[in-house]
Amino acid sequence: MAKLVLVRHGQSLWNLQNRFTGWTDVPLTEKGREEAKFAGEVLKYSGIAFDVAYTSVLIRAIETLEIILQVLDTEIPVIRDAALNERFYGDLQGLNKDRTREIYGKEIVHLWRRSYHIPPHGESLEDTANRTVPFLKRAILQDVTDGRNVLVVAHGNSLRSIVMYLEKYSPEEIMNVEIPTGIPYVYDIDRNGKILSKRF
Ligand SMILES: O=C(O)[C@H](O)COP(=O)(O)O
Repeated sequence: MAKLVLVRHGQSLWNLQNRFTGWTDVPLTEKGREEAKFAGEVLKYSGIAFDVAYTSVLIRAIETLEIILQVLDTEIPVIRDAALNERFYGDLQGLNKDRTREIYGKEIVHLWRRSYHIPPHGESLEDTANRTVPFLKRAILQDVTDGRNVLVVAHGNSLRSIVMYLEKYSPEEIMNVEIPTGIPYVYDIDRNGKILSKRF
């Protein structure tokens, strides 16, 4: 059995400003760095010894992972891959989320943000899953089923697509899943890839 731990990056500048971010490469805020430290402390307390870490190629996730690894005081291989990037939010990137609701209406903006099939002027969650899940299977879960403890630091929607796959959620169920910043999700997974337990 090994552990798969998922962490969403700490608060970014555009999270603070309530703007659609997607692939825009914005840094963490001071609060975001504190959240990353907190995630590191929680993981240190849990005593998990990680063997490898994965993250996206976006600075908010890379920095969050660096802070966690500093707190854990460990040097492990880090694999950065664009497959773990946030969903591409297309024309919405840069727009304020409240302003977008005023312009287009609350219902459609909610569908853009949380539905599985409807693309928000960019990638739908399904499009995002079509790049995250193959990477999850061929790299991350391969490590876990080989017995390695794996830490993944990624993004709200790239992690929603991964959690949807792991938990076998339906498109309806995934609509209600929110991933908070800086809170580790810990899965115990056996050598056949079966989830034995999970805790947040
Ligand atoms: O890209 C973004 O704006 C956020 O990381 C996630 O946004 P959402 O919660 O609006 O999907």
